[in-house]
Amino acid sequence: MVNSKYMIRQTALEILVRIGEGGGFSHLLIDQALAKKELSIRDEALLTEIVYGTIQRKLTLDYYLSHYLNSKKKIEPWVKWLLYMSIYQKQFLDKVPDHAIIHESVEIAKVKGHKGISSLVNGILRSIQREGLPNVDQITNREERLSIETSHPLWLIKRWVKMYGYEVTEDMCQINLQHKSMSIRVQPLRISRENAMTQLNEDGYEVEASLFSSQGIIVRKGNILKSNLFKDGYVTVQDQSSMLVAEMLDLEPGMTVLDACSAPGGKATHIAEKMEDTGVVYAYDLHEKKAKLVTKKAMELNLTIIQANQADSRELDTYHEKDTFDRILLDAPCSGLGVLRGKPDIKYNKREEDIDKLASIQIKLLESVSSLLKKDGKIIYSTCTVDRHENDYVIEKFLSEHTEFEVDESFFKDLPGDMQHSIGSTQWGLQLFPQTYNTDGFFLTRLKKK
Ligand SMILES: C[S@@+](CC[C@H](N)C(=O)[O-])C[C@H]1O[C@@H](n2cnc3c(N)ncnc32)[C@H](O)[C@@H]1O
Repeated sequence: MVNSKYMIRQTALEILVRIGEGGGFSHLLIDQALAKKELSIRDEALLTEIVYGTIQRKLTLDYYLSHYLNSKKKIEPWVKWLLYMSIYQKQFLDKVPDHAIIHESVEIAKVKGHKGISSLVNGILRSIQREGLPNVDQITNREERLSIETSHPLWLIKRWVKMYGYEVTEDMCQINLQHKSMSIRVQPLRISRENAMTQLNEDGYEVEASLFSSQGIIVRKGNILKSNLFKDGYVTVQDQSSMLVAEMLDLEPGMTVLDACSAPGGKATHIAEKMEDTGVVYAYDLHEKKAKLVTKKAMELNLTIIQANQADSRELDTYHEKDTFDRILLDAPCSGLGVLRGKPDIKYNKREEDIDKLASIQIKLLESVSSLLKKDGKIIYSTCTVDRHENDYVIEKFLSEHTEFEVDESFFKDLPGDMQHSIGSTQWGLQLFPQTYNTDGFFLTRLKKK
């Protein structure tokens, strides 16, 4: 009989190879694998840990492996992934004994390959067990060392150091390797935050109120996806930083609101909740399939005022008159460099030149949707990235060419806690770094039409 740990490692390897071939994102592939297999909570956790951890630390693992692998020797990609994930378990997971890692990796190599490959895997893992792994401290250049130690590409480290300095960059890289608690938002028309927290406490969850939103709860312990509150649409999963958007949009019931880039609907549904489900939220997304997700989410949360449709929001003036909306949200498509903890693949797939292309799309979107805003109306521009070229500089450029808009000066005062004084606060808006409040990296600002 195949033992469950062997099966977990075999599945982890299959997922890693697919990711390596560009065949999918880690979070989606893990979700698919978990949905297909009946695994215990511990096995689910081990599978997730091995896949995420190996992807998250890929550059570090490659550095370690390169000391034991003759660079001229050609090995198949799956063998490399098997070695990466074995070294990851040895170095970063306390509870897995070395002999179990070696034994199972060699078994997988035997079944998937041939005797030569299993001998190579055995030889390398036993040498590492005997001699240990090389120390990254011997890399003298500090940016190169940070790149290897925290597994972020060197171009990204250099870019961040230039924008924010070495210390902020180092903190960001380190936190990107750490666990982040999940956060949820209550649907306040169905349950209060207080009642939801009481119920979750009674069911054994450890929870805490969020500073970011009166609807937000941080889940310190327990799998919320298995709770009845989640299954029945009383709460939804959302990062705390994203919750700030609807909180800061200054909404009232009865308003006419545009969410120009809305899928899968996290913020559109929050907006509808803040409006007590009266008024109208026009929610668009470039992709038909994704626009349908917004409708689905609204139904799950029992919200009725969201009209979700496919559209290119650079051309919304063909659907809506000028001066139509009281509030607009532009949660723009971006490089996603603020969400590397949940989506580690992004750091290896993004290219520096992608950022300029994205910035020009962001400006076009902002120019197009802003023309639909009423006088005295407000617009929030947000992204889940930490790059100035997609954030501050987009706002700076837009305002320099559209003098009828300005940064709403009360935006900063309306921010919760001491956020207006946090390190990412600039004259253009608020850059939340993942390390500041242990959230995703996120940018938002509020503009007013004079
Ligand atoms: C950051 S995501 C939005 C997340 C969403 N606001 C939420 O909270 O769930 C950006 C979305 O913009 C969409 N998008 C990209 N280009 C667009 C365009 N030109 N017009 C409309 N939507 C676009 C993408 O398909 C993606 O779903």
